[in-house]
Amino acid sequence: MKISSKAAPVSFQNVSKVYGRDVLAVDDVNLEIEAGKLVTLLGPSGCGKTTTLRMIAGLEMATSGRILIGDADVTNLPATDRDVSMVFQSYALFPHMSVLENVSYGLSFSGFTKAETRERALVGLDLVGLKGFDARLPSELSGGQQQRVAVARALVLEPQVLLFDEPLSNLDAKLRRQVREDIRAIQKDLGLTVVYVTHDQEEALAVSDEIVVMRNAAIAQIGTPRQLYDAPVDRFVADFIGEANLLPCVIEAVAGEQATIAIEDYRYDLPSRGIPVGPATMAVRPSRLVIGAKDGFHAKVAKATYVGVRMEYTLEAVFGSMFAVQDDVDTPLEVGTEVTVGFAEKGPVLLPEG
Ligand SMILES: Nc1ncnc2c1ncn2[C@@H]1O[C@H](COP(=O)(O)OP(=O)(O)OP(=O)(O)O)[C@@H](O)[C@H]1O
Repeated sequence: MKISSKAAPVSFQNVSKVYGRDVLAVDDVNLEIEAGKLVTLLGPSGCGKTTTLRMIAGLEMATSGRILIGDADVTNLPATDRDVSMVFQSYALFPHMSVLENVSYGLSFSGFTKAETRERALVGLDLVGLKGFDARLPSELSGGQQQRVAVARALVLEPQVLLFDEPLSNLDAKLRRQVREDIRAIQKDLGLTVVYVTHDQEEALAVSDEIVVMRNAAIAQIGTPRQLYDAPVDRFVADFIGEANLLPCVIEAVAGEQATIAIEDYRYDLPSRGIPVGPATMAVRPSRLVIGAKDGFHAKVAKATYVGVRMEYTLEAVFGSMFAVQDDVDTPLEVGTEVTVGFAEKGPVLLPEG
């Protein structure tokens, strides 16, 4: 027996959700989630991530718009009639049932015989690395193991879509990395469609095929982790995904899609993104500032911190301060050193005003 996948795509068409009279939790969202992909919904507290996830599950009903799973319009289907499973941050295991009984629970309502249910549940436990734990009670497991049981319980139902609501929040940092890697490995292996809610940008970057960044009930940007990191559309996304320095600059010239910016005597060409000649703002990642470049602008080391794997610097330039990192930990720069700072390839990106 093998757990297989009936992975289906999910489509949101102009979906809105209003709670009560006037809390607009999700505002006219359009979203296509491909079958077999892991897509995270990422954003600050209250931006509408959980509501979006719960509308896929049927735990909340859309106020307007359409939701499709595969070819089926599920907009008005109750949760029990949707082929979707959800893993919650609290695990939600039954404390008085064994691990095997917990994983079997949903199966016993799905028309499987007793023997099939047992076999399937054992395969599920094996998949999440809990072979041999079937007779234990949840209280006899660590937090990470309990969350694996919750994952197994959802997996064995072979849902069209598997939903995760901040599944790692109750785990400590080390376990979080381990469990997120396990979830990603299983998702890839079985080709599952997974929608995953988190407010942790590093977690989102690590596990996702695509990230949907949400702000104020709407989508701020959708893209692969790399697209979001390298080319955020605005300040909000630049700031929310990874660290970014926002630097003032002047666009001297625009030729076609390319702009030339000037900082002091330093000139740098980059995509113009439709932004006209004049004062502008760029976002640049700490690792893409090159300290000691041949060409660049002037800055002074204001702070130098050794954090083991790298050096972290605060640099002061005439237009303000920047945060930079360097892999060279053996010959650190002294505070007060005058340096020339340039941009690495794929360094800064221009941001629209506002
Ligand atoms: N049952 C509810 N009744 C009324 N308002 C609600 C309800 N659930 C959520 N909201 C509101 O809808 C908005 C979106 O909430 P949602 O839980 O979807 O956000 P979130 O991004 O998941 O936030 P968090 O990360 O804090 O869980 C918030 O303003 C929230 O207060």
